[in-house]
Amino acid sequence: MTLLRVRPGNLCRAHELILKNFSSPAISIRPVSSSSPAWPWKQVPKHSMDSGVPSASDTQPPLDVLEMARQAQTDVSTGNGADGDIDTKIKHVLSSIPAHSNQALSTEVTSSDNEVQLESVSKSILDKSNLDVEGNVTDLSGSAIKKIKSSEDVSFYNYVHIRPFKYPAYWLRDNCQCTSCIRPDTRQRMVSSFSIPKNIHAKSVFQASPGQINVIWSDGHMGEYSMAWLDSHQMPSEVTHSNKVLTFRNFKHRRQAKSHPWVNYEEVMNTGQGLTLWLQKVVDWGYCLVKGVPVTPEATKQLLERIAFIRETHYGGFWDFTSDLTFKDTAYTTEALGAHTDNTYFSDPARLQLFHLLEHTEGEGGETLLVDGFYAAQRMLIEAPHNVEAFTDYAHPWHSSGNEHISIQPYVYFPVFERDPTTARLMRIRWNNYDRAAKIDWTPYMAMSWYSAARHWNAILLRKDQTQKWLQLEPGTAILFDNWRMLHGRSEFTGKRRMCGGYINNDDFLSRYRLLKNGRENTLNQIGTYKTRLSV
Ligand SMILES: C[N+](C)(C)CCCC[C@H](N)C(=O)O
Ligand SMILES: O=C(O)CCC(=O)C(=O)O
Repeated sequence: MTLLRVRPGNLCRAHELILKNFSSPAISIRPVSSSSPAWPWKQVPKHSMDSGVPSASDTQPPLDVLEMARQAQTDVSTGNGADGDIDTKIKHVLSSIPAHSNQALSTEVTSSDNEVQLESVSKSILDKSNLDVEGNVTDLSGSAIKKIKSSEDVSFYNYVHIRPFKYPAYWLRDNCQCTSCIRPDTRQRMVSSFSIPKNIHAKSVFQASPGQINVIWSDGHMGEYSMAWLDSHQMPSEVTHSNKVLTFRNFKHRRQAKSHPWVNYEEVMNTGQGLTLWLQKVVDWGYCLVKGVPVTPEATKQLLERIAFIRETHYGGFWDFTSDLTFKDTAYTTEALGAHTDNTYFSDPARLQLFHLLEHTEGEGGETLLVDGFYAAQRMLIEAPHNVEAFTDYAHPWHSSGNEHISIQPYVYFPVFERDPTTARLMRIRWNNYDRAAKIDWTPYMAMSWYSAARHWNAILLRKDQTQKWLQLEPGTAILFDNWRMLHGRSEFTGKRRMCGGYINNDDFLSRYRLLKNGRENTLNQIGTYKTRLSV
């Protein structure tokens, strides 16, 4: 019997999945009395329905999506909605679970051997042979899941042992690092990956020189691998997925800091060490001031371009702005702005943002607010972990539609907290209540959970003595901050205020940072490994 389980953290996503595919007009999942669960499968205790605050017991054990689908079918076939097309819906629900997403699928197959690849499980689930003539999903017993008999799987269980590690032969051959397999100039793979014999194996492995291992392959190729590359590419013994609600990388935070991390403009502009120190402080603290910046947009633009090219957006590239509504966004007014991250309406929000106040005359105010989102998220986790779950699991629409010919929206809904599926590590905070659009694909219960979490989050952001840092920017001092971690805002102001700055993309920032920090050789040896992927 194949069980499809959804990790506890994906509970709400499973709901959304079912809802999205079952909430057609023909099928209405109507609110039922709180004595019985709003969801056929979710035993929601009465009190949490009333109080709106999900209780700890709401973090149910892993749910069986297939069982949920079947129960939903039962629910509907008892007259709560249309029947007949429910089977199509079940097939559609299952087809919307990505075949490759291990975190959503873990299979328990009864076939004696375990040489069944995940993709074959989902294929066989959707394979016609598993649907009877009416399209009903038949019992997915082990026999229905075809065992891959081709020689294809041999090399993925045929390892090359290079003490103390082992590597699948086919994978190691496909990733040969010799100069005919990886072009030295472009660093691109030149291996004809799909002409490698399926039963490739190592005929001999030897140390060709200090720090280099060679492999004589059964296809006659002499493979070359540095020990550093082999070391950083050792594979985990299993692909595990954290069941924690949220984890954090190392980061530094000082509550209500009067002093702020800073670097000197000349050192940043003239030395690699100065530039590295600047970026390192942004990684550690979430932001860093630069003192001694010439008070011109030109010098500020050059400072930003020390990192990478500036990200173009509908606001332009390098901006020099004031409160004249040049663009239809409240940033171009004198109004106060609550703590937010920028670009929530982009699928890929800019990672870094720089501000440099060029002048502020005939008026006052316009102080800059900073809130460390990682610290705030940690507070939320300590105080109400179920609120963190609502922020990781309920994805939202966002938009920027002020300018006449613009209505920018991400290609998919994104949650406020985005975490790495393997480690549950918080990777990105997306919070701008001004630009959050109206979400429709949730139940009253889900919405109540999320708004309860949002109220909590807002309260944390407003804690002056715990999370807020206010600083008055001055001409000559620029601030660079991590827009995926730090929220920013400003107090209202009067008078003439001119600010300049720009955005840097995440990938361009991390490319620069890892090369400055680790050097090119180490960086090339660690491409795609956890050492680089999750370092910041
Ligand atoms: C370009 N500049 C930074 C001046 C203003 C951009 C407006 C930012 C927008 N409110 C957002 O949250 O993304
Ligand atoms: O004007 C400021 O100080 C900040 C403006 C702002 O928050 C933004 O542009 O997102």
